[in-house]
Amino acid sequence: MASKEEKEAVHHHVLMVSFSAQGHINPLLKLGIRLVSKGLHVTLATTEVAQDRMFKSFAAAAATTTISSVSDIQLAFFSDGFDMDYDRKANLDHYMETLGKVGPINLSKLIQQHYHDKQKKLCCIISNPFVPWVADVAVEHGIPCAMLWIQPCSLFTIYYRFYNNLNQFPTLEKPDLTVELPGLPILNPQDLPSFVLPSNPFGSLPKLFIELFSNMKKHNWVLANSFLELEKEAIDSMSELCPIRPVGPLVPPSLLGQDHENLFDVGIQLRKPEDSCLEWLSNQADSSVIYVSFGSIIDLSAKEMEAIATALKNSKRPFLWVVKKPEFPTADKSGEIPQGFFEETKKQGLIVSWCPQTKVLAHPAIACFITHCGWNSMLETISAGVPVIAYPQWSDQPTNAMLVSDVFKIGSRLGTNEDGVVNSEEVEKCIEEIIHGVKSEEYKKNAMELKLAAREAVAGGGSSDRNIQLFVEEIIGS
Ligand SMILES: O=c1ccn([C@@H]2O[C@H](COP(=O)(O)OP(=O)(O)O[C@H]3O[C@H](CO)[C@@H](O)[C@H](O)[C@H]3O)[C@@H](O)[C@H]2O)c(=O)[nH]1
Repeated sequence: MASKEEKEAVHHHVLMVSFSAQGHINPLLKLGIRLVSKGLHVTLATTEVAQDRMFKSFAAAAATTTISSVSDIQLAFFSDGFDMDYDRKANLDHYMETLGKVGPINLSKLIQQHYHDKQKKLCCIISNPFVPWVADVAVEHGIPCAMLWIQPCSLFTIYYRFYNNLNQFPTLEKPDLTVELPGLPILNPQDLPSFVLPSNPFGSLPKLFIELFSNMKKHNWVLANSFLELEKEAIDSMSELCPIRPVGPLVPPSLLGQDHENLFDVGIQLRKPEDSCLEWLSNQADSSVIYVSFGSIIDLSAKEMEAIATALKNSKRPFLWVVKKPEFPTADKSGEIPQGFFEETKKQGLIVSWCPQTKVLAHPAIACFITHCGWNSMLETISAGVPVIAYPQWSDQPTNAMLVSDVFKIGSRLGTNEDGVVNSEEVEKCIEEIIHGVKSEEYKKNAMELKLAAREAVAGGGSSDRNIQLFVEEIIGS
């Protein structure tokens, strides 16, 4: 039965604003559904390119969900200033710069259009870290602003200290400097997010974070997609500097054993999943399949694809490998399956262009997950209790891989050459180790313990549920 506070919250509206990437929209939607369950009205706004991709994947999937809402969450879209066929990934710097100029104007118009009458007053805008200008729009409209940090809290502590010059980090003169921060193990340069390294080639994203961390005071709340029991020391280390409240893991309720609690799954697919892989998994033995996926953004180089392919073939174990169809094909064959591999292994494994990942990870046939360590994938594998082989590429992923092997202890990290590239022998060795090696049982035991801890965090009265309840009470009262 709804509590007094929940009934009073019925007419409170929250607007969530996301960058148009799969790994960004997903956690906001999951938070949205938890806010709806506490009586709030929620709208998610993102850019029109996401709407275009959704239309394509909905049309193909003949989904029953309408495009103007997903379950009880309303959707709204604004222009990022570019045509649909503009290659945003290849022109990231120009794209992010333009979005930073056009986004605030168009979001502001959207707020005026949707929330002009007093009945529909916004009590909070929730942004994510990749749209830092949302806080300015919130201030301009006099609306309290929260941010949902969508990476580990450990990353928040690293960036906060880096962008506020609170600690020493590697420089061109001292590239091998190790970093000691409260709440974290000693970090070698290869454990740090690529954005803080002197070698970082991605201009626009660090610029975005500079803006974000200088704008931090404009956020009345910092929520995080994590849970206290997973990152307690890192979270506690921020309590004096900039408190961060974990409200996750923001993954499908079914993955957390919560489908009986009126918390339905809500998701937007920007690519069409091949659900038939679940049937294929059901024909495989329990804990036998190696699941391989590198998220929605990265394409591995031809050399890396070759190494993974050779190792999978030589392992002689069943595998499920997600190989995305490139949006804009490249001449260097990155992200492509090596020639002949599909034919050679069609009795051993399955290659799909996109899968229902959370259902795959929850399937009893899955033995381990070879992943780039995107934070959504990490939380999904933790919630499913599946051990990990980490092959991080950039951004937060190197730190997430360190968390996997050194803090959570649920798997290992692939060794690479100086250029960060793995070879097939290493992949093969790690597959054998995670399935049969000396540490295999320890990884499985730790993964199961974290799975249970994740369930407890989101259950009624658990650490994340309490933080959401407190947040709801505060925004209603603000
Ligand atoms: O076949 C697939 C593959 C992936 N997914 C889903 O796609 C999302 C992928 O998210 P994530 O694992 O976080 O990877 P990226 O898409 O690469 O995420 C970007 O955003 C994350 C959050 O900021 C960062 O942690 C990553 O480094 C960054 O690359 C997850 O929810 C997966 O379940 C599917 O549904 N089907």
